[in-house]
Amino acid sequence: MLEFYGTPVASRLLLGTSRYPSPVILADAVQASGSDVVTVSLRRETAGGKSGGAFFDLIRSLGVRILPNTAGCHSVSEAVLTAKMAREVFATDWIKLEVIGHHDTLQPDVFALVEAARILSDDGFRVFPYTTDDLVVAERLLDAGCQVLMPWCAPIGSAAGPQNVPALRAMRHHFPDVPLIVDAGIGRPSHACRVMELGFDAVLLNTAVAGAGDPVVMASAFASAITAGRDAYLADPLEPRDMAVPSTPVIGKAVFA
Ligand SMILES: CC(=O)[C@@H](O)[C@H](O)COP(=O)(O)O
Repeated sequence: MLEFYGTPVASRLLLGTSRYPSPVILADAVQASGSDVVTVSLRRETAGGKSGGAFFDLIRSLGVRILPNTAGCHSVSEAVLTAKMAREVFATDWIKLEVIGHHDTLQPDVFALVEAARILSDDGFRVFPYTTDDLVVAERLLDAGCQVLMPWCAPIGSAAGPQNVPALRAMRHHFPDVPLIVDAGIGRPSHACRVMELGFDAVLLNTAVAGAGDPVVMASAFASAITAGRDAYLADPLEPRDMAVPSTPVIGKAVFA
């Protein structure tokens, strides 16, 4: 079974909780997704305009594990402070660490990310860093104490799907024993299936479900796609070939009168 920092998780879909049309739809989507981990921002307004205490109570009532995040933080000090507040509010040492470095693309500031990851790991946090698909940054994050990595596949909220499959493949290849969660940029269930077929351990997504016309049905569609992708990976899929290969071998020759 998949484990994050020694904690087993049943579902390979981690769901964000922002921007749902209403709290009820959020709760129904979480249930339909089968997720047992949801991520929550301490700093953003969320479902149906609810924020702060009322929203956090709703999240606690879902009966799933909470992975607080530092979305909206742009510096080491802001991210570290937000993580410490999240630890108090949600009584967990898990933190999805986001340190945004670029205003337009929301690309992580990987230098600040590594620094914040080290500070938080040293302080006992279990850090889930939102990062790029860069192998050197990944190494630095592991050195800083991270035991899980969360590479993007496209910018947050873009719904663009995997933009650099060779880089994602390389990441899986070079870190075979590290739980790898694709986080951000997934738009369709087929995108999630694709990264799971590459061998990623899980997917975290928000916008594609919250922004769908029917978030509850979409949550369920993502759950199915992620299971299909995982099963396909375990079934050792064929690599694409340049040449045709008959799928029905012909033995001898048919003789027609
Ligand atoms: C909710 C959250 O943590 C996002 O910052 C996350 O990265 C998901 O990205 P998408 O909204 O693109 O799925």
